[in-house]
Amino acid sequence: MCRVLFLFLQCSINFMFYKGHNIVKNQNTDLVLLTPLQMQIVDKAAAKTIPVKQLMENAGWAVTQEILKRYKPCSVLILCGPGNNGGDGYVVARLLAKAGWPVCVGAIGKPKAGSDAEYAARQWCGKTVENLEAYVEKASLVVDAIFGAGLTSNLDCRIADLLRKAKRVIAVDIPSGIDGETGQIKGYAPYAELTVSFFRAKPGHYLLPGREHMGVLVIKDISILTNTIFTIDIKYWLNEPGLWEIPRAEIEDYKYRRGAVSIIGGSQMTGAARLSAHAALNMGAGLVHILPLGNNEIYSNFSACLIVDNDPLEDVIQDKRRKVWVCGPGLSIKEVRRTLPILIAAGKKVIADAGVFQTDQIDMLKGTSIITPHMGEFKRVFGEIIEDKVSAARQAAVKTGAVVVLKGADTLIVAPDGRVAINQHASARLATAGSGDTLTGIIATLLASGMPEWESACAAVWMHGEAGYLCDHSWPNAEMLANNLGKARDNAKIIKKIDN
Ligand SMILES: NC(=O)C1=CN([C@@H]2O[C@H](COP(=O)(O)OP(=O)(O)OC[C@H]3O[C@@H](n4cnc5c(N)ncnc54)[C@H](O)[C@@H]3O)[C@@H](O)[C@H]2O)[C@@H](O)CC1
Ligand SMILES: Nc1ncnc2c1ncn2[C@@H]1O[C@H](COP(=O)(O)OP(=O)(O)O)[C@@H](O)[C@H]1O
Ligand SMILES: [K+]
Repeated sequence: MCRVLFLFLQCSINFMFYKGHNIVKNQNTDLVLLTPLQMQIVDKAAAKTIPVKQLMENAGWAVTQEILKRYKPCSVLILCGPGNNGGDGYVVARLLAKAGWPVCVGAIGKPKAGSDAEYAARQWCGKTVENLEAYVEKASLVVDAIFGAGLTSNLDCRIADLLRKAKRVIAVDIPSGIDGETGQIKGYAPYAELTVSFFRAKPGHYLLPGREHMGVLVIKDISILTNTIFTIDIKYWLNEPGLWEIPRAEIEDYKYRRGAVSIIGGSQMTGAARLSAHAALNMGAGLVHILPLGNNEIYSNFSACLIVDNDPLEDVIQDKRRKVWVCGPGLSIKEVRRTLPILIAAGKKVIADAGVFQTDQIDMLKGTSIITPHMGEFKRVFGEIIEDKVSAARQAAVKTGAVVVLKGADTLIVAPDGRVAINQHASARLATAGSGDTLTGIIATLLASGMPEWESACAAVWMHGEAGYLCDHSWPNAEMLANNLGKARDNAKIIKKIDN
């Protein structure tokens, strides 16, 4: 009990330290991700001030610098496609050869006559080889400049077979075969050990399975002006601090202003609601209530900091100060049906999780604020994914009117207006029972503190990931337990990292 109180006080103190306002900084352009189509628009806009030949030279130079930084001179085969990605490849070939490296080029397709890529190809005076299979096997490094943003269909089998033979691959812009918007593999894609892209990353760099193919991802400035972004309707961001800002404790705060979190406690599976409550307490929520649907004793004995409701839900919801409710962790479908409609009808901000995803009744979720399914739960409710998971999550957000947190190693946070944040800040050790309940408690606390829905969900997913990393650090050899996620949360450290 003392420890919990200590943690509670520690959290409060941490919150007291950091003043400021809840300003959403979606305009942080560093975190913007551009779809291949948007990148084309940016390229066109940039070409008005800098010739494409120069952009290509900058791109090739950027890739060359990253190679020189990381590798000792060795035999390199540069595979150049017919488009501008290939054009970048010819520049890399010329610059690496100039640096004294043994380089040869393998041309896959011919650049269009008069194109910028053709110009770059003509500048290449070194060796161009024909028997690509043999050269790919021999080369110490293969630079994949076959297709970048312009890949339109599945990779040709011959190209796939060639890339399969490469020992070590460096990708220009993105490994050939990965869809820059969805991260899906079109036929085949190599596993690069280094990927150098330009100006801004694309969603496909961070979405799985594409992310696994990037190796080290480096985004280089090639002199495209930042303001070219402002003409575009941005829909994708990388989920990192700067996309959102968490509200800090103000001198005039009191517990309800800090935010009250209320949780429906199941009668049978009581651990889930307790984990959500534990996370909310450790996050520094102003108040945390559990409304038990039975088994009151187990909740009452849980923590001195937790308030257990004795009155029925119909009475408790009259309290206007208790705006944010968690419904789902540890609940049976019967318990969900008994409580969720009441909360929605009362106009509460509901975070719906776990137990609410036991049926395919989408209508039941309409009116909730945030839903947090993992992929299995998502499919149960919304059906199989036909196109890609971002499109599916967007449709689900529109259908329900809720922010969709599609959990996984690349958690998506999708708003009904189409905004998508992609989270890569998470340790695989988060994959443990109860970890999702912990996330729900964190989201609830941020929502209750006044952050908007999408921003609360984004910040919570990132902080949950950070807690996972802290667990990795604190208990590197131990099994990960969800309640350790609460214990490992060191708000001071996390907030310091957010501020940096
Ligand atoms: N446009 C610009 O200003 C800049 C573009 N850059 C580079 O340009 C790349 C994009 O260039 P592009 O738009 O020319 O696209 P790509 O170079 O990726 O490829 C487009 C070409 O490949 C063909 N193609 C597409 N899919 C194919 C498939 N499955 N099988 C066979 N052929 C296929 C297309 O018909 C087209 O000829 C970026 O990835 C980046 O590397 C950089 O040079 C920086 C500046
Ligand atoms: N491989 C992984 N890498 C990073 N995070 C993961 C991975 N697998 C699961 N997670 C995260 O762990 C949490 C698991 O949630 P969930 O499956 O709902 O667990 P539970 O229902 O047991 O609480 C989610 O936040 C998810 O994003
Ligand atoms: K490529």
